[in-house]
Amino acid sequence: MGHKAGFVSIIGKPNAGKSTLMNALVGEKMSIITPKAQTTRHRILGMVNTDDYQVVFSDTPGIIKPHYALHESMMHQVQGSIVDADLILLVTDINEKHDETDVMKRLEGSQSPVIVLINKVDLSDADTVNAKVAYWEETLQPLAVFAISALKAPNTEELLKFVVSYLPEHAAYYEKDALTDRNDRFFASEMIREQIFKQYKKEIPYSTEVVITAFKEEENIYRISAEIIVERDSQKNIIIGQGGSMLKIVGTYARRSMEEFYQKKIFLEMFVKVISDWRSKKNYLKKFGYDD
Ligand SMILES: Nc1nc2c(ncn2[C@@H]2O[C@H](COP(=O)(O)OP(=O)(O)OP(=O)(O)O)[C@@H](O)[C@H]2O)c(=O)[nH]1
Repeated sequence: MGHKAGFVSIIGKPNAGKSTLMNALVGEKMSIITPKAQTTRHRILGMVNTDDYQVVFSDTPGIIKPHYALHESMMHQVQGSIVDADLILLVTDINEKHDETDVMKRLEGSQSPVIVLINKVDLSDADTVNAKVAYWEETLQPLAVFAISALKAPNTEELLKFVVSYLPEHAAYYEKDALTDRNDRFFASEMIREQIFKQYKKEIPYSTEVVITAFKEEENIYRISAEIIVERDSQKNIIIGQGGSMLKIVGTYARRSMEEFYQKKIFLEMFVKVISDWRSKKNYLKKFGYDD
């Protein structure tokens, strides 16, 4: 048997557990995870390499109806990832109450085989799981339906084996020691964004973008400067907090994540900038990397 390689797209509604699964599969924290929906904005690749195969997983933004140009770009990334996929992992929350028509619509016209992963079974019971398995087998006629807990017991070995068995024989697409297609700057901005999602309520996380303006690698320390972009002055005040208290919290936690991720000391400075309605402006979206 020759070397196998292929692209596997992880898709599903916001908050279903796509990023949690991707990180479990890759064994590294590639994607930020927060309890809020729509955390993932970019398609992120994460690779699993052995001598015999290379699986290129693609974590995608949760499928929603677009309200902003930003959402449109996010949904283009999902669509691109579905088209490119050798295999699709559809992640669905066992306790999903809303319907999944938006997800099903995205799959229309796709030729790629689908595996359904019913996630968060740790929050459910056997009867519900069995009923959901039956529902998905009938609705999509997928290759398989797995009931998993990406958080508690991802059982990645069994899933990985199954995934690899459906991949074509192909040479590796990326270097065999690569873990992701993203660079250090990208992860730095994601670690700040993760804290913004965790520390602020309501619209703030969704109105915020993070841009790394400097990333200097010195022998013992990385010096990172970032701009936190918001849409209005009132949001700028909330981000900063009384006497800078909130920004300090964000900076402290983000710095700790970075120190663990890069295994370096980190100096982090952040500035808050207002760009009104950036989420609806194509030129800014392009500048922030949402042009695919
Ligand atoms: N109990 C439980 N919680 C889970 C499980 N998997 C994920 N979660 C939680 O669900 C929330 C969302 O997880 P994510 O992995 O960020 O979900 P996502 O699908 O990537 O979300 P978006 O970025 O919004 O598309 C987080 O709080 C996770 O800890 C699971 O198996 N069990």
